[in-house]
Amino acid sequence: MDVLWMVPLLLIPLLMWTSGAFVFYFKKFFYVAWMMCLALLAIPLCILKSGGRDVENMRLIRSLVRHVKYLLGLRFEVSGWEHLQTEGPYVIISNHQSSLDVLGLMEILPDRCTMIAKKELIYAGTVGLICWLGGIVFINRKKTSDAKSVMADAAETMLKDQIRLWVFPEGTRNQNGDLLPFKKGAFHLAVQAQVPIIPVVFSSYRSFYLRKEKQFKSGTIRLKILPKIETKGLTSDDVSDLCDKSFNVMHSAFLETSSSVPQSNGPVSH
Ligand SMILES: CCCCCCCC/C=C\CCCCCCCC(=O)SCCNC(=O)CCNC(=O)[C@H](O)C(C)(C)COP(=O)(O)OP(=O)(O)OC[C@H]1O[C@@H](n2cnc3c(N)ncnc32)[C@H](O)[C@@H]1OP(=O)(O)O
Ligand SMILES: CCCCCCCCCCCCCCCC(=O)OC[C@@H](O)COP(=O)(O)O
Repeated sequence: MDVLWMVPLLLIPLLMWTSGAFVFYFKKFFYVAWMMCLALLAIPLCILKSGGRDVENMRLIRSLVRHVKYLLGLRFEVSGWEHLQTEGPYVIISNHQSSLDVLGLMEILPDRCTMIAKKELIYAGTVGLICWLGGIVFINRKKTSDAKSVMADAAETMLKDQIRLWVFPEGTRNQNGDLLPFKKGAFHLAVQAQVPIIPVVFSSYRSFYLRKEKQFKSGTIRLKILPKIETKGLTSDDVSDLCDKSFNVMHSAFLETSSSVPQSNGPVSH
């Protein structure tokens, strides 16, 4: 019997496993597939509970997503909880590194809080439907005028229905080890609704997750909730300053939290 041909066949997965690429693809695939299954479970529950699109569905979604971090070997260290103890509507802004941000978001998501997202997300199968049921506001990033009017409507809805909104002011995912310049939408939104902004910073994922290098190890993410920034009395003329001010506090918090993230898997190779 010639079984020698099996040696390379076994060697390939073994090499992939040890190189980390196998783990990377496995964890990514598992994450997407598991979220799709959870969403499938959540759809009927949301419909039974609230009959359709409703921000209250986020409570259920939040509780269903909480365990996913353990499955991927991720830990969150949250600081600044007291800054979320603000009554009424506000705008949360945070940096955006990867779809894994959803896990951190669900870790601290306050009640009656939903998100602003690109409209393409609605086509993400069961996850898209759960985003719609959770009251996510979809914008077309390619048509600024449309996005602006959707966000102006959102400012009114926030006040009328006492809703909080989470916006990623970088406007796209970014893993370059720094923050991208902020788009203005989140700040117009907060000024139009005259509600405070609460900045939240996720520490860099680079110590455990590298997309290009195909590396996805266990790791710890620091989530820092920063003091609120008031917008009472501000007008659209103040938006640029508000944007710069928010960027500066988040930028220094990002550099600070990212420089000291504890490693769980030995030394990191750069
Ligand atoms: C149990 C189930 C389990 C299943 C799993 C469940 C998981 C699901 C649950 C939950 C997941 C949720 C995850 C969501 C994640 C999604 C993330 C994303 O999709 S990130 C991409 C989209 N987000 C953004 O893009 C927002 C930020 N962008 C903006 O706010 C932009 O400003 C935007 C789009 C409105 C316009 O973008 P511009 O590229 O044109 O750039 P600009 O410079 O900001 O604006 C141009 C001019 O318009 C003015 N402007 C902007 N907004 C305005 C406004 N609202 N009113 C008036 N003027 C405005 C500005 O001041 C600027 O003018 P001057 O240069 O200053 O003169
Ligand atoms: C049939 C279609 C299959 C699609 C499977 C999607 C399942 C994903 C599960 C994870 C759910 C998390 C959703 C997070 C959304 C997200 O983080 O989107 C990225 C965009 O903000 C930025 O995109 P871009 O600016 O285009 O890089």
